[in-house]
Amino acid sequence: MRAVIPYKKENAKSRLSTVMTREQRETFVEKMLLDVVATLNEGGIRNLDIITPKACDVKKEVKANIIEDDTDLNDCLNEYLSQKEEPILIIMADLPLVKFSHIKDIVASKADVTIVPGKGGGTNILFIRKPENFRVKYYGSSFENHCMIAAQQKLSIRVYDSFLASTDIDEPQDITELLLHGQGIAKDYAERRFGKTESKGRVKISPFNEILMS
Ligand SMILES: Nc1nc2c(ncn2[C@@H]2O[C@H](COP(=O)(O)OP(=O)(O)OP(=O)(O)O)[C@@H](O)[C@H]2O)c(=O)[nH]1
Ligand SMILES: C[C@H](OP(=O)(O)O)C(=O)O
Repeated sequence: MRAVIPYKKENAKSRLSTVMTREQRETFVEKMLLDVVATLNEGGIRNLDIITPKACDVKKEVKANIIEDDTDLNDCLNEYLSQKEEPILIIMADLPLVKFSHIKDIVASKADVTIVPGKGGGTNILFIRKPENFRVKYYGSSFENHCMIAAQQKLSIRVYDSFLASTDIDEPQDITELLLHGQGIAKDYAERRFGKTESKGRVKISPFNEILMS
């Protein structure tokens, strides 16, 4: 099997722009990528590709094969899948809460397609046993899209149920989950910029002043 991480650094995480500058978002997405790569490496996944529009945006120390492709997320992944004959794990770069135990469970799945839903209808991880004929359709209701694509091809589906693996970091409230449950360098980065506060029975982030000024 191989794992692939689609990654775009330029102006990443625009939904965090109310709490982070562009430069901070680009640094943050890089930290999250490094956490995901470390998790995969920890579990001995050595066959790792990163598909990115700009190869120079991936740090040299990242142990992965870098594929430069400036087509959009769906086009670059569909081109990638069409060339593969071994099981492929597609894992997003914004999943710093994923642990190797999740990856181990997912790749041990007997189903043809294992889907880890993301919040709000997204797809955080897809494990596809026979990728040649599978096509992805991210954005919008991609969880439903991927279930439908698998069903149309009469492939068996497993939906992997995990709070941490389903928590992608898209919006300010997601940073709260990172502060509460994270362990890696993305959490350290967030901790230098945000505190936690309680309001109306919920924990929220409270940006330190420097973020608002920089
Ligand atoms: N190769 C590639 N990866 C992408 C592209 N767009 C997003 N990604 C990656 O796909 C994953 C999910 O993307 P999003 O959650 O939409 O992240 P984002 O585009 O940085 O965030 P927003 O600007 O808030 O939509 C992340 O790993 C991104 O780095 C793209 O055009 N090409
Ligand atoms: C790429 C997209 O990510 P989201 O916008 O849901 O984080 C998806 O999962 O379809």
